[in-house]
Amino acid sequence: MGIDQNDAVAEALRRLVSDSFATRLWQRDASLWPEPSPGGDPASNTLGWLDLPMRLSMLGQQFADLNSQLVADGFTDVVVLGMGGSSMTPLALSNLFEDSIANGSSRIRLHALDTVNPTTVSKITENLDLSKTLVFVSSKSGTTIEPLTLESHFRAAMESSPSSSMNRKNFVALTDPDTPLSERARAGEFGTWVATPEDVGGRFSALCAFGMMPAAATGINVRLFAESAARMAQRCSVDSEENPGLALGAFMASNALDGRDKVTLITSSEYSMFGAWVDQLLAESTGKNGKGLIPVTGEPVLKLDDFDSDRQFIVFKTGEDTDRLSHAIFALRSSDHPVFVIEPQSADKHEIAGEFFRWQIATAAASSLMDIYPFDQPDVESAKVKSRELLTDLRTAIDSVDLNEALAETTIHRAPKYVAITAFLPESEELTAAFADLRKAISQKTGMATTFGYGPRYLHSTGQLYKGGPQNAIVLGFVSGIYDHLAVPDESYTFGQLTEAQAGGDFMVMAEGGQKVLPVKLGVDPAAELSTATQQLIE
Ligand SMILES: O=P(O)(O)OC[C@H]1O[C@H](O)[C@H](O)[C@@H](O)[C@@H]1O
Repeated sequence: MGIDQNDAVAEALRRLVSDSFATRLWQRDASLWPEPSPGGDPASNTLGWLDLPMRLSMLGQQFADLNSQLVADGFTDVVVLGMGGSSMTPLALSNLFEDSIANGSSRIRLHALDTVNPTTVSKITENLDLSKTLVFVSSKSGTTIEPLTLESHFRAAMESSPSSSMNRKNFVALTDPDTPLSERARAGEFGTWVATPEDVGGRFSALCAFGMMPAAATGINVRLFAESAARMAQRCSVDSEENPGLALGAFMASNALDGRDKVTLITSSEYSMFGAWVDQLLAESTGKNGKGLIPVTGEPVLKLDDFDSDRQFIVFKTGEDTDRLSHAIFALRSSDHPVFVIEPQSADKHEIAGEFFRWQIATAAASSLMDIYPFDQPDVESAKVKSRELLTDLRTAIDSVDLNEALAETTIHRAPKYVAITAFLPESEELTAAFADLRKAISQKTGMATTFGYGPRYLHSTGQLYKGGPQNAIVLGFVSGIYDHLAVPDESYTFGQLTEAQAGGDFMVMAEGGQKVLPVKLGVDPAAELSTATQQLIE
């Protein structure tokens, strides 16, 4: 591990150690943070995640035969319907273990569906043999609109599929013991229900059933996760400057307090969705009351000149392109940017479990140093309320601006402002690449950092930060002018209308809160439109 021992970082780390942060954290000492926002869960109800590494080997045993049973029962695919904390870990793992899943060693593919975009929903449904698909309905609260509407969709699709009669055993519920979803599970609507721990919040739930059961279903070795997580928990439990969670937390907080609040994570490509996982953890935990760490992940490769002095860098040095990462570390350090290097103990991908835990400890520690309560998300609800209102009046259209105008307006700004790109569009490699080019062009022209997230995924992640954190973002909010007409069963609206209402609701709330929001409507070929505009920006 390497850390730029500038004075402030060293001092912050010493403070955590001398204040016995680690001991007090394990003793569940709520005085480490300020009080939650009104209605937020108190710390005493939210620290159950500290026990998860030690419980993981038991969970591994519980799920040890799951994959072979599913294979024997003829299943070929697992789909997780969930948002934020309930889907981020399966999403990161499906990306990271893609090769072993694709080469057939597990014989079950893993898909995390965290969108209501009608094009994506239709596409994934068409590509699956539903009779051979196990559907996880994953929701801690059991009330989140996306997994519930998607569940209705999959139940209806199974009923109408000629090859399959609807089967309860195809549906698994992951939810807390006392939720509307668990009630339906008790009433027999699901083949399996696993009760999730009530004292573990969504973004801290990677190592419980939300993350681990879909992983086990797809053949990923949870026993190896348990070993990695237990090792990291051990190292993170001591009041010492060697504690890897405290070191990372001190680095992030002291740099942010020094004006470097853009936490830029550089990883090799197979860890790109781990970046999205970090987005949720940092943004929802710290982005509130006008403060926050701003995670910049999945950023295209930039030149040193394109980084302003609002940046701090964390390089996750493992995976396929460690040479590129070593080069980046050297170059960034040579130009006096603060760099923290994380090097997992081995290159084995199962080390990711320990990394989940390191980042959770680091987030708890950084929040304490920044005087932020990390276990609530007070501003997520406001956008949900507004989108429900919009769903009752479907005539309200989003006022959009022309793409070139929006970019012209964006590029007059400079750091420490940043550009938050949100896209309520069907996720694809081509589109993600087009947005990456746009991000690069913006940073090259202005020196501003950019963030990027598909909607509604970001609503359950960076959305909290955009609404509750520093009000210095320029939000480019992309929507489609043409959403497919895919009905939500038993509702008066379609998935397209739901998507539009979620976008419109969030844009309104962000603008009311003080962010500069520029909604842009794209047509049939969004990637091509973006490429043309990016080209014009460069010229
Ligand atoms: O698991 P659920 O209750 O469905 O919640 C899913 C997500 O919803 C909200 O947006 C919260 O801000 C997230 O922290 C949470 O992970």
